[in-house]
Amino acid sequence: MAQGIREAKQEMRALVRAARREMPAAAQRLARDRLAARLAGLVADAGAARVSCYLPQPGEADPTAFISWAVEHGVEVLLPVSLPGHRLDWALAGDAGAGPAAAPGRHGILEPTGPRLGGDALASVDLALIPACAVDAAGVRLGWGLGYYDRALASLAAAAAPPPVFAIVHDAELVEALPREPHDVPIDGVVTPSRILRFP
Ligand SMILES: Nc1nc2c(c(=O)[nH]1)N(C=O)[C@@H](CNc1ccc(C(=O)N[C@@H](CCC(=O)O)C(=O)O)cc1)CN2
Ligand SMILES: Nc1ncnc2c1ncn2[C@@H]1O[C@H](COP(=O)(O)OP(=O)(O)OP(=O)(O)O)[C@@H](O)[C@H]1O
Repeated sequence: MAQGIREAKQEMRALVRAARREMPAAAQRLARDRLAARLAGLVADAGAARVSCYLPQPGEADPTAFISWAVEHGVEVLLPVSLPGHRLDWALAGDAGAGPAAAPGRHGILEPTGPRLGGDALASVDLALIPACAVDAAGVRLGWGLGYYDRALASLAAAAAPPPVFAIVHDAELVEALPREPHDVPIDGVVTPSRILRFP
């Protein structure tokens, strides 16, 4: 049973990986700009002064236009740093002092170079915006299988007042149903270039 779920997850990851590779650059840019508008609206509605987000891998839903908007408008943005043991640390966007604001980290993904805030910093945001491979209509999130965000969300759920968690994905990555294991933490909503969906 558990083996069947693992295989189903791997199949979905392969489908999304392939679709991301096929996505034309112009469509990526359009999605990035539409995401920025949606995310800015969500942050304004939530009155969030501090959020988490991420620097994208190629093909992934691209929140960089949103991050620029947020930093310009005084919204603090925490970005993930991958640690050994598939744990996350956090640092502020645009807080690298005199050096470059970001440099490639553990998985070749750009990471912020400013002071590290510690793994618990995620609990200090007003709204957690996180990457995903896919999300389903019931709020199940699929990642890339290393458990970085499963772990981070599990410890977030134990915080005194955990913030709402929204994943950011391309429209085609919001699917009807995903395989789920007990450790998969349900999320509160999803943001795509064309919509914001809140789960009950
Ligand atoms: N932009 C971004 N940063 C992130 C994550 C993420 O999903 N996206 N993470 C989330 O955990 C953590 C890093 N974990 C990662 C785990 C697996 C792969 C990886 O190689 N993924 C795919 C390729 C993705 C693609 O083609 O779009 C793979 O398995 O081949 C990357 C990062 C922290 N930072
Ligand atoms: N709370 C947790 N503590 C420790 N290990 C965990 C926890 N949650 C998940 N894991 C482990 O992380 C691995 C990846 O799980 P899964 O395949 O569900 O990842 P995922 O949904 O792709 O999520 P992520 O985005 O976090 O990588 C599994 O081996 C799982 O046992």
